[in-house]
Amino acid sequence: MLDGSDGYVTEDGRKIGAVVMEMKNITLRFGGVVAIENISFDIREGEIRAIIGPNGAGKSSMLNVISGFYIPQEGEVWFHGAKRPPMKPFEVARQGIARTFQNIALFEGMSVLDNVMTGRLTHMTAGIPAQALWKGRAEAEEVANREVAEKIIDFLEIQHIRKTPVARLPYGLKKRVELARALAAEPRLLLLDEPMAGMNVEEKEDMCRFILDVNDEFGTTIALIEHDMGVVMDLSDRVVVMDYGKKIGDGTPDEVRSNQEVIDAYLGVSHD
Ligand SMILES: Nc1ncnc2c1ncn2[C@@H]1O[C@H](COP(=O)(O)OP(=O)(O)OP(=O)(O)O)[C@@H](O)[C@H]1O
Repeated sequence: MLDGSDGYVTEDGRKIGAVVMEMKNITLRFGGVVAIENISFDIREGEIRAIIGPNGAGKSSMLNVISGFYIPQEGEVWFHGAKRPPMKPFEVARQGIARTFQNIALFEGMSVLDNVMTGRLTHMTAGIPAQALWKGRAEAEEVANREVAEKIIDFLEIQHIRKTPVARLPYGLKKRVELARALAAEPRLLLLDEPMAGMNVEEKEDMCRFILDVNDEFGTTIALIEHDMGVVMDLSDRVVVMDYGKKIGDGTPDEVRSNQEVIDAYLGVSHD
């Protein structure tokens, strides 16, 4: 239940903190197509926040605005109490926002460990000149980055494939490696674009467990797009519902489940 600006307590007793991200009156157009029309919502510290809606509703566009891939024509993005100026994706990443993609975007020829290490790039301060001049510092940084990567690999139970080239992995494991790479950045906000898409029931159950564990163990705030309503209702604390670029619902899973506009636009039809 919402209890003012400091946060709220979930039904299962988890404490959700203050607002960390605020999207204010966001409008995004592609030529004549209005992908997002005047949408506002917030994300609170420690929350699992879902964005749902039919195909083409504007969900991925919204995630792309949060991660800096798209700059909206109108509206403001606030992160940790500061209005964000237009930024490049790598600058957004440096602020502590990491993401996974709808279609897996890994380096297929590289090992799992090396892919996870690329998630540490935003934390690497020693550039090539510094590495040449201060070899010790670069080595110490490399060791520290490796430790974080190995910790994440253990956490997501992919130690047995750490040396395996990604191309050789089944789909469900590739999705888990993508999650590992995003987590290696130690994000304050983790964005997941359809983390269960294309998975079988067992893979979905595993992914759900890992998402909950990440939220619980690391306290990571998570925003996710997902079409599987069972998953959304089980995982999320609050849900934003989009349709044709507009926000048609926002609230707890129970609240959106009983919202007639949401039922008519989305929940009343099958989404598999
Ligand atoms: N780069 C782009 N250029 C032009 N139009 C785009 C672009 N990206 C998205 N759109 C359009 O914006 C609208 C919203 O698309 P978006 O991909 O955000 O929806 P979505 O809810 O994520 O859909 P899905 O569930 O199918 O992934 C659609 O009409 C889409 O065609």
